[in-house]
Amino acid sequence: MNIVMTIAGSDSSGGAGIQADLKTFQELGVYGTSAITALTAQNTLGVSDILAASPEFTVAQIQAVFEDLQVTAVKTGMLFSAEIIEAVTEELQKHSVQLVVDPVMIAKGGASLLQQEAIHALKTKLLPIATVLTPNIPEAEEITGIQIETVQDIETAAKKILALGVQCVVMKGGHLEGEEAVDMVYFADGAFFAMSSERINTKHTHGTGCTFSAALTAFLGKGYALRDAIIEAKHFIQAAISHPLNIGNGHGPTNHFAYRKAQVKGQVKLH
Ligand SMILES: Nc1ncnc2c1ncn2[C@@H]1O[C@H](COP(=O)(O)OP(=O)(O)OP(=O)(O)O)[C@@H](O)[C@H]1O
Ligand SMILES: Cc1ncc(CO)c(N)n1
Repeated sequence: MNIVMTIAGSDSSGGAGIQADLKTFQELGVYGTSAITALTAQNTLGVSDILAASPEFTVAQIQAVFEDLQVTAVKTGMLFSAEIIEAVTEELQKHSVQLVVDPVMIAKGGASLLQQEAIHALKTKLLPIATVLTPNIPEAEEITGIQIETVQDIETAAKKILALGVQCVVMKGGHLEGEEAVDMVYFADGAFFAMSSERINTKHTHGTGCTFSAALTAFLGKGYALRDAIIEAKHFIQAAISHPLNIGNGHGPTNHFAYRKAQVKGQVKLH
């Protein structure tokens, strides 16, 4: 059995965070484990409260799992504070795992899921040990200090992120305009490709980033090569966004069930 882990915050409404990750793992046939960094009281309209775990308790969860189970791939989502980032990094350094870092910063409703002073720890501690970073455009801007408006800006920012020590960066284009949702993928060895899919006109995009990075982690856990895992994760999120569940009064969740039933072949074009 392939065992993977998510280190992230809980979303009480089930569309993002730990819940989205575990649903995605289940759908992709890997065994999901978790370390919860924070509880959020949240629904499709926004976040109303946050209760963070201590760094020590976050690490205790990771240790309990690793002592007993052979985890091969890990993702991080909401990490909330510099102290949690530092503790998680120190613990993960002890293990040989593929690490997907989704640098979650702000929820769709505007709530801050990462304290401003934690960005430095993210850049200097966690990124150097990451296999792949999956920022959206505002997150890439925050990490690099570059205002991203053009494709050239995306490339400049990606190179700046690779210089921090991460092996690969997926610059997610969900926040850009255009008929296609384009993600650009840069590797430390200079390799590059872009993936595009039809942009779905929907407000139900709660947890898209969590779901994409969880799918990527699941495929890595199943032994896919990094490039193939990224492409298949894009198929997973495209299916999940294309078949909305239409629940909630705000930004509803994506549909984690869709991938196994949907015709995903040909939905993602490579450039
Ligand atoms: N409307 C859409 N149609 C098709 N694909 C989309 C759409 N919105 C986002 N995506 C895709 O979903 C994935 C996640 O991208 P996005 O930029 O939305 O992440 P995010 O902002 O981190 O999400 P989150 O809201 O969870 O923080 C990317 O592969 C992106 O291209
Ligand atoms: C717990 C949590 N993690 C991540 C996100 C980002 O989508 C969210 N809204 N909530």
